[in-house]
Amino acid sequence: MSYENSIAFLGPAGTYCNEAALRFAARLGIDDPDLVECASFDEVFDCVDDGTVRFGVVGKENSLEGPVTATLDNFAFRTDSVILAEEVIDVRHCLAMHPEAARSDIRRIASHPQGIAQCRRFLAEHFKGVSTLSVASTAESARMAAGDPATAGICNPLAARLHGARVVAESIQDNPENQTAFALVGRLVDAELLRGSRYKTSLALFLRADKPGALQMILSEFAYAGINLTMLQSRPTKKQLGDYMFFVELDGSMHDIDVQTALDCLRLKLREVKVFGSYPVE
Ligand SMILES: O=C(O)C(=O)C[C@]1(C(=O)O)C=C[C@@H](O)C=C1
Repeated sequence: MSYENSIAFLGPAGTYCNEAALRFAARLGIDDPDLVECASFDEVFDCVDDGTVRFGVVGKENSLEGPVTATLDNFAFRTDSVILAEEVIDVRHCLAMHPEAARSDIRRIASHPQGIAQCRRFLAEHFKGVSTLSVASTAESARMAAGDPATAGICNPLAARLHGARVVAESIQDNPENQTAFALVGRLVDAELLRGSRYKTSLALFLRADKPGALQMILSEFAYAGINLTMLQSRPTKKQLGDYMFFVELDGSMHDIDVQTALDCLRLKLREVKVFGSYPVE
């Protein structure tokens, strides 16, 4: 395996993450990427952090379900790797079954938790009372369906084909426009590798103390600087009950003067401002 061209992704083959990894490889000019399959987004981060691979791909945000919390928590609490780029993938789930099974054979429906959540209406309408099973990825559910007539999977039609399952319903997600944004993760030395005309910046803000107006103060700094926020999410700091921090995504780069001004002001007032990266948006 060549470190230079290595990209870790959530496996097995046929995940949406796999599709995103191939798109990032094309943007990086890597014709023949060394793709490394991981069992979770945590494992993707570990591979980048310990130098097993140069790049990793993780889910960042879904249009129906919002931010991918496992990814945000890694950026806030575990990794010092950064976001190098973002890629948005159209997510069109199918229902996949064992090639010889009938619909009446299905006893459980497996998928990544996001896949199950994105098809709630379809499941309520067609599989009321059938249990769901969370597995590591959508492609993993295709692999299970191919090997077990009692299990159906929710996955990319490509995954069904790759793993030998039969597609019995297409585009079953609750919203036809379902999309997931993936992040290319890497080390700071590669931060300038991909460039674009439009940038986004992702960061975590940790308060010194929980007090009235803390969130308003944060929002005011961005408003004074004329910065548009594209995502705001509060998450537990994991220290004690009721202790929260904020994730923010904004239009612009940390090298823009207005973003720098807002972040400098926030650094004076907050315990920590952790920037996960400024990256081009395609
Ligand atoms: O399981 C996959 O195929 C993934 O790439 C993961 C993931 C996610 O993390 O949200 C990606 C896209 C879909 O939203 C469902 C699952």
